[in-house]
Amino acid sequence: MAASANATFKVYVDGQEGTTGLRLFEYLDARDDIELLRIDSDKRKDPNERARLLNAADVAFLCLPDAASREAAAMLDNRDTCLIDASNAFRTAADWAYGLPELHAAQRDAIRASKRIANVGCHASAFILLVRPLIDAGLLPPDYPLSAFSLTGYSGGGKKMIAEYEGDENGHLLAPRPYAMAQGHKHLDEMRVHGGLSRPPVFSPIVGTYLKGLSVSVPLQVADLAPGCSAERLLDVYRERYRDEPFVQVHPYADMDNLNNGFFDVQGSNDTNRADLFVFGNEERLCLVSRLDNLGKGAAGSAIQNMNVHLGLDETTGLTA
Ligand SMILES: NC(=O)C1=CN([C@@H]2O[C@H](COP(=O)(O)OP(=O)(O)OC[C@H]3O[C@@H](n4cnc5c(N)ncnc54)[C@H](OP(=O)(O)O)[C@@H]3O)[C@@H](O)[C@H]2O)C=CC1
Ligand SMILES: CC(=O)N[C@@H](CCC(=O)OP(=O)(O)O)C(=O)O
Repeated sequence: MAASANATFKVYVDGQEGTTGLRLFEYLDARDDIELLRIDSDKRKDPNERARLLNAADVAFLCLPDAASREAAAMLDNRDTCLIDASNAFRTAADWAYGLPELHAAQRDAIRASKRIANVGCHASAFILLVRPLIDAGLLPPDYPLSAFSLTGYSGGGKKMIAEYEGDENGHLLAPRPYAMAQGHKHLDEMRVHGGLSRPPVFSPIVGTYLKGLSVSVPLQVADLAPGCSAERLLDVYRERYRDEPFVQVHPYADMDNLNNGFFDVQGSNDTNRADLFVFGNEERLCLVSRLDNLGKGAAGSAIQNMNVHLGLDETTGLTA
């Protein structure tokens, strides 16, 4: 769909009172090319009212748990409505476009052409931005035994986890908490499929005592990489791959400006739609790091970017790089 001048688009957010839905509303409310279709708060789970608004929209965002997203997708009869789903339900489904415009050269065309766009998972998108270019460049084999850990703010867990952390009067949650240790995290499939891997990484997410901000770290042994690989070689691949990307910033080797006395600032991309990529390490061992705002590029920001791409608008409209 190409936008004509002064066009306005009808947009509905199913799940408007959740964490991602509220953030999306802030983005949308500030725009004059969007007409927001609102559901009465007491009807927000009424299937008839949701179906009416879903079918009245040019673009409908689903900011719901997986099961409710599947339910919403099944309510749609209007072939012109574009669904952008923030949940995990359709991210590896063949008939949905994966909502990461930076995935590869053809991804924007896929997002433009499809009426079903699966928005990224926050951990997964940070991981894929680091790994996929190296696989495509032949520097990492698809069966490389990758591992990754991710540090995330508690807003990643939605309303329930926010309430848990913000109501923690006894300080029981002050320490960072590793989770999904049984290797069943819901983003593993998405990481494997869109990362271009033949097997998923060993993945260790950790939730911290702060609202938002996420960084994924991927350790690599230089001796196990293709001959001639170094931090600079990997950075060259990233610079080439993301050269024209408005929302990916590749930092110089061991970027000291982002280290405070040696400590990395996991909140340094907050309130932007930017992913920041870094390579740290030495001649023997490297650590690739990708940082984003889990509610920005990891959720609501990328959902807006996908809408802009789908509608043929300037991709950066309403977003901060
Ligand atoms: N938080 C994050 O950083 C990210 C979240 N996501 C994904 O986005 C989706 C939304 O997450 P998040 O905003 O964090 O979750 P929240 O729990 O904060 O919000 C979910 C919202 O969905 C509503 N809801 C639940 N069931 C239904 C239903 N049957 N019909 C209508 N509304 C319903 C809830 O209603 P009620 O108000 O009554 O609770 C709530 O407002 C999830 O799939 C999540 O995995 C993706 C990337 C990052
Ligand atoms: C802290 C926390 O629990 N975070 C969520 C990530 C939320 C997200 O990006 O992913 P989905 O869209 O797939 O929910 C988790 O790890 O499950």
